[in-house]
Amino acid sequence: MDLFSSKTIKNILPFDGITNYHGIVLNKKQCDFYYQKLLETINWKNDEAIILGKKIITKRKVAWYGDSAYSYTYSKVTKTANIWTKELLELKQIVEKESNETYNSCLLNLYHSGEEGMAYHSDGEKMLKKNGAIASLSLGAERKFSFKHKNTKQRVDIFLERGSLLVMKEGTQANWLHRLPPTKKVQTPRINLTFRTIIL
Ligand SMILES: O=C(O)CCC(=O)C(=O)O
Ligand SMILES: [Fe+2]
Repeated sequence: MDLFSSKTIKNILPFDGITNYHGIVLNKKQCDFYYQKLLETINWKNDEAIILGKKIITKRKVAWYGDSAYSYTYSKVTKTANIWTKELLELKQIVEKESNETYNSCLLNLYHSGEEGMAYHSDGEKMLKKNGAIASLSLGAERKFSFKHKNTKQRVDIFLERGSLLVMKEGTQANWLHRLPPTKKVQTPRINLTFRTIIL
């Protein structure tokens, strides 16, 4: 951000990492437009994973997009990425400008209600650029997002507002886990986009 901007970007982690909350970067009209477009045009699939040797299928839907139809392995299942849509390229451009970073791929998650979430993990797959920024853009329902330090177990909670951007940078994946806790308080869907740099 430039010197004359009134917007404050804050590192929400107390130590061992930088995760900047940029606040709301899309206005209500943009949020409504992109939320609806993504629901309709993204090649949503239920996620498959192998956990403790068992194949499970999540209720949450996912989709990978990027510069090329690369293969990737996530939770021990290999899939092929889709090529950027028009709207994803527009969102990528907004997020790149706001975060002052570049990205070549995006994982989208669709949570149908508060009952769907994501367990504690860090995004440290081999194919991801080491210490590369991961930019998380949220649409739809506001949800709580939690970090937990891998050693001290200290927790940091933040509410990800509709249209907000959270950028996880150096130290975050190495030292902290994050999750989207399930909640009975939210009945409406949420779409999250995490823009990443993978080594192609
Ligand atoms: O839905 C979110 O806010 C986070 C998703 C996430 O952590 C991931 O896709 O790796
Ligand atoms: Fe993650």
